[in-house]
Order: sequence, then structure tokens, then C-alpha cells
Amino acid sequence: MADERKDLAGGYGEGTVGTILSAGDVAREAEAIARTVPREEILALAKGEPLLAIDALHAGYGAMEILHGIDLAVGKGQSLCLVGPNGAGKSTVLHSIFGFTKISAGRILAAGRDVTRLSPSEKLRSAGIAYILQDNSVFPDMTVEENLLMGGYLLADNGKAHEAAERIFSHYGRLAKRRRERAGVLSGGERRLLEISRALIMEPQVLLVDEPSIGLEPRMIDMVFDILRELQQEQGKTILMVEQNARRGLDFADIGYVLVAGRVALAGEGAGLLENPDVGRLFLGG
Ligand SMILES: Nc1ncnc2c1ncn2[C@@H]1O[C@H](COP(=O)(O)OP(=O)(O)OP(=O)(O)O)[C@@H](O)[C@H]1O
Repeated sequence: MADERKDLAGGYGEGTVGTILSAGDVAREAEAIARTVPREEILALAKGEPLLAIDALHAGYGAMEILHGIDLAVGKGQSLCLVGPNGAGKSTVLHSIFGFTKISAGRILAAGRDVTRLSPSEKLRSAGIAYILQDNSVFPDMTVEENLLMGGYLLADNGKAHEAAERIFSHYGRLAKRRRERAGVLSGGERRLLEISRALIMEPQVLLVDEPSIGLEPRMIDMVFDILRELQQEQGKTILMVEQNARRGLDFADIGYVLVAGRVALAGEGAGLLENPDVGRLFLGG
């Protein structure tokens, strides 16, 4: 219990300790207020034709179903953040979109095309969807440049990966300065920048970002959110994010969903959800 409370204050409240609820309390209370958001409401939040959409998805691991009929829609250049209690299935939504789970029903659509059964590499290569792993996926003994080039492993033409890497280095001077150093010596924020940059080598349209703030100090969290904001606003990337730090995630995103027990229980504009008293009490520390 003590650990659960510590997590909650640090993770959801960002230092704000109002009414401290245990993770178990949050899950129970969230289930009590949960409803399943109708598909029309989900579609109304997306700008224009959804670039990425999920239609009544049931998915899980092996025989265990975790998502029980999820709908989702996000337009080109929009950002969407999933928040909710531990174990609600937020990361599983990203895993399912990228092709890491067993899908028993429903569809995933990219620009209207059914991509439900594509493998992760096909999602990246032909559907323009990239998945940015949660925390520490850089190879510490390889250089920054070698790590970056790993993002192009699916490209037949090695020259294309090098061209993309040079574009990225000219954009992110912080990485360029350290391109020949071992990635293991980078700060946490720089590693996150490298993980994001590695995904950019394939020039994806949709970025699936799992817990961008995890394990970072506040200054680095600001840097990572600034990078994501620029990718969205200047480069028109569509961003679908899972974020434990609900305040930061909802403040960032155009659209927010609260996931409870494998269902979308609340949906709205990100800033609007921040004002929702239930969201405040359960996920923002009161
Ligand atoms: N690879 C896996 N194999 C089997 N079960 C898994 C796997 N990954 C997650 N699960 C289970 O799926 C459920 C949902 O997990 P998921 O990580 O999607 O939740 P979450 O909402 O992202 O939680 P958290 O905020 O704690 O990261 C949990 O019960 C978890 O144990």
C-alpha cells in the first residue's frame, strides 16, 4: 500500500498531494464512474477524416482479453493521450495498433485502409506507424549515430537511412554534438530524444509514444514534450501517447481518453478533461 501511494503522488499528482488514493481505490472508483463512450463521440473529437482509427477492438495476450471493444479516432496532425489506472490497458492499445497482441475482433484503420493484420514491420514500412518504446531502448555500447541508423533497418537502401540521419542531426544539434559517443553516456532526456529520432528515420506519419516522461527529471520532461509538440505542430505528425503523468499528458494533447478496465470510459478535449472533477480526484491528486 505504501508503495502504491508513493507511485500515485509522484506519478499522477506531479508533486501535488491532495486526497491520496491507493492504486486499488483509483481502479475501483474509476470503474464506478465508467461508461463506454459512444463511437459518435469518439469520431466527433477527431479532426477531419481520422488518420488512425480503431473500431470495436477486442485484443489481449494469449487467451486473456484486455481490451473489450475499444473505439479510437485521431486526425492528421492531432495528438491524443490515454490516461487511466494501472493495468487499464493503455499500453495494450499501442501494442495492438502496432501488432504485438492477439486481436480477436474489431479493426485498425490507417488513412481508411484496414491494417489490422499487418505485422509491426509492415505497419512501419507501409502504414507509416512508428512505435516508440517505453524507457531505455537505446543500445548503450553503440554510438549515438549507430543507434540512430538502427531506425532504418527496414530500408533496402542504406543511403536513405544515412540521409535521414543527417537531416535529424542538422535538426537536433544536441544529438549531432554527441554522434560519435557511446549512447550509454547520454542523459535520460537525450536518450529519449534518440529513441524518438530513431523512429523518425522511417518518416512515419503516426507516432505511438509509450510513457514519454517516465524516469525523467522535470526539465527533461519539458524538453521531451517540446520535441513532441514541434513534431506535431511543425511537421504535422499525429501523436498517440500513453502517459502516467495525466496532468502533463492531457495538457499536451488535443484529445484525451480515460481508459478503465479495457474500455474508453471518458473522452474529451485534453484540456477539458483536466477540468473534469472525477478526472481531477482520481488522476490529478485531488
Ligand atoms: N506482454 C504481456 N503478456 C501478458 N499480459 C500482459 C502483457 N503486457 C501487459 N499485460 C497485462 O495486460 C494488462 C494491461 O496492461 P497494460 O500495460 O496495457 O496497462 P496500462 O494501463 O498501460 O498500465 P500501467 O499504467 O500500469 O502501465 C495488465 O493486466 C498486464 O499485466
